[in-house]
Amino acid sequence: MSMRRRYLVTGLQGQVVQSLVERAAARQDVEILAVGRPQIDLAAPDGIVDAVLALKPDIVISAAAYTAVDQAESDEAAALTVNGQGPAALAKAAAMLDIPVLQISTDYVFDGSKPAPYLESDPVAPLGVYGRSKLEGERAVAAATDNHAILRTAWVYSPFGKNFLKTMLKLAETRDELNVVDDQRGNPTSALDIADAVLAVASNLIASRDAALRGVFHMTGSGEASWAEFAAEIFRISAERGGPSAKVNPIPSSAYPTPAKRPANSRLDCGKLTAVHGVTLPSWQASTAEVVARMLS
Ligand SMILES: NC(=O)C1=CN([C@@H]2O[C@H](COP(=O)(O)OP(=O)(O)OC[C@H]3O[C@@H](n4cnc5c(N)ncnc54)[C@H](OP(=O)(O)O)[C@@H]3O)[C@@H](O)[C@H]2O)C=CC1
Ligand SMILES: Cc1cn([C@H]2C[C@H](O)[C@@H](COP(=O)(O)OP(=O)(O)O[C@H]3O[C@@H](C)C(=O)[C@@H](O)[C@H]3O)O2)c(=O)[nH]c1=O
Ligand SMILES: [Mg+2]
Repeated sequence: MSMRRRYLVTGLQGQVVQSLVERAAARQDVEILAVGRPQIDLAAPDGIVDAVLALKPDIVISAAAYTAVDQAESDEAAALTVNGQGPAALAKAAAMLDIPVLQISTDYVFDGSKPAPYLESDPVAPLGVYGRSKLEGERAVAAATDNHAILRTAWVYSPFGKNFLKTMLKLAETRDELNVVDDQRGNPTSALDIADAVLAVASNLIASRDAALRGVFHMTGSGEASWAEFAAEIFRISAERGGPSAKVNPIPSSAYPTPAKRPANSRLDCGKLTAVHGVTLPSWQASTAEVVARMLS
């Protein structure tokens, strides 16, 4: 008889949780329990421990978050509760159940001043409220249990939820040209690739108590781009398939004012994830082509 593992993932409609549901549907060995509001409300952390204990999962994947980067600047208390205290409660419950917890985190914990891709050992210094709140989440999870992996990803896009790729395609329906910042560089990452990587890391954590499998790991798509380059590639693929496209005018961040400051360099070095977990995500161009094709079909 095969054992079906139960993976609790927080959130319902989010990009990563939806991608996990889709990827795990093809497998017999994993059942995704997507749990969101009202069962688990990260803004009301008091009820979280009991909710997790009642579900008795084999692992907790903390994917839900307050992800509105600009809105967080004027909503700090909510962002800190959802991204800090929420994961703290999830990790506390995981510790009580003696199961691993996998925390999804972000490139925005860095200030972007490093002239090379960031390593897990590099100092963190978030520029805004969102990054600071996600860093609180990392620290709270690590403080609650050693049995954790913190997976920092970045620039997530997918057929689900709200993201830059979908915004670009939507804007191109009514616009011939778009101004897009060209002085922020990062690693565009498909949530579907994140789901595959998360499933691999989760099974490694369930299979082994080895401390080397635990800690912080960077986990992004392979290759790098500026937002303007990412947009141009989205439109190149879309146009090739008869979908919407626009001319991309590269602009400096100073010409696109936003409440939150973003890191100029968001690139993450993912060598540790490859070395320790045997996981490498596909190139962002290959995955962008897949997601654009799916959006147009
Ligand atoms: N998006 C990105 O570019 C990046 C994301 N990350 C991190 O990756 C993770 C997944 O992000 P992504 O899938 O894009 O997120 P989305 O923005 O697509 O979705 C957010 C999810 O969080 C849930 N959520 C928000 N507030 C609460 C709350 N109070 N209680 C319970 N659930 C709540 C939403 O619930 P509902 O389903 O009910 O709407 C939704 O499922 C997050 O931890 C994020 O910080 C890291 C780097 C980049
Ligand atoms: C829509 C638009 C955006 N931009 C810029 C603004 C910003 O610098 C960049 C991306 O816009 P977004 O609003 O998608 O960026 P943002 O919400 O900051 O994306 C971030 O989300 C959080 C959750 C993360 O963890 C990060 O890794 C990152 O993905 O593009 C333009 O230059 N032109 C445009 O027309
Ligand atoms: Mg956004």
